Amino acid sequence: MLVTGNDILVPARAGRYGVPSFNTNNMEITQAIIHTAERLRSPVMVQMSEGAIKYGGQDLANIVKDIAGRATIPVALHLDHGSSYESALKAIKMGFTSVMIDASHHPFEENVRETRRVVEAAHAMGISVEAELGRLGGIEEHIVVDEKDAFLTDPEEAVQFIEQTGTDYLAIAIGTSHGAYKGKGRPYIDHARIEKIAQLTTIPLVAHGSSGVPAEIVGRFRASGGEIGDAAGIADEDLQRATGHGIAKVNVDTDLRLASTVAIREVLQQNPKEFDPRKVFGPARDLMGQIVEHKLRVLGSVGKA
Ligand SMILES: O=C(COP(=O)(O)O)NO
Ligand code: NA
Ligand SMILES: [Zn+2]
Repeated sequence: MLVTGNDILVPARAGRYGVPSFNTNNMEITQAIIHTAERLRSPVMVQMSEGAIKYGGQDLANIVKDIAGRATIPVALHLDHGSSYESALKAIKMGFTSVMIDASHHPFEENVRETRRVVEAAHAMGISVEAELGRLGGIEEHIVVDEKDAFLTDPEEAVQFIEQTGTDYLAIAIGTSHGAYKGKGRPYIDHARIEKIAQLTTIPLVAHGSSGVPAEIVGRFRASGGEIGDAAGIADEDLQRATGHGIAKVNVDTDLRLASTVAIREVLQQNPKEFDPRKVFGPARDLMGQIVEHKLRVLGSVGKA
């Protein structure tokens, strides 16, 4: 059933498990996410970026809402990285049940103002809100302290921000970053910072940039003709530790992008005569389902629905 982000994330924080929020751009990705979560009796969030809305529009949103609505597990449709008040309201009009307003690149006061505007409007319509404080960016362990503090989330500021905005959940900068190249080798996750923020707050916390970029998938990507540098993602143990301390929503996009592309490359390379799209997109759906299953197990949401 289609529910709000709070319906999924408040129990997750209380239960000290994480729920993945996967980006979608088409039917097969959406099916891999929701059907796998249903099979494992796990809540799940499906998110669309503004780019996905540009690419698939109401057609794609309706596919997500229809599959979610018929599923026997709780599913939220979330706007990922909403860049403005208008964008957030447009998503709500499209039927999204959770929206992010990402004003983290603005100074604190402006981030508060932007976020509060969205919170007031979204709450009036029963929709949950995600905001962000601190700026995502990989950190290397050699970074000197003040530089690190420059963009990782300050625990005291997080308390103020939550009080002044009323946001339902908060994305915090803790060392993760978007994409396949999260920093040289395994990203350094500032667990002390997560634990401090978790002690001072009660709302669900969000980790962006949480693809694991599994070496096996990267190897298959190269072997099937793909070109990729020394990609690396967040370690499963880091995710598991973080979900024990307030992290309830875990954003994953790159892992599904890599898996779908690997499957498609392998099919086309191994079957040059193939031109039935079902024989190309079907295996992509299957491999993405394996990635979804792994993440659900790592985050501990299996059986929670
Ligand atoms: O944070 C993400 C996705 O991060 P990844 O690139 O690590 O999948 N989306 O908002
Ligand atoms: Na988001
Ligand atoms: Zn993100």
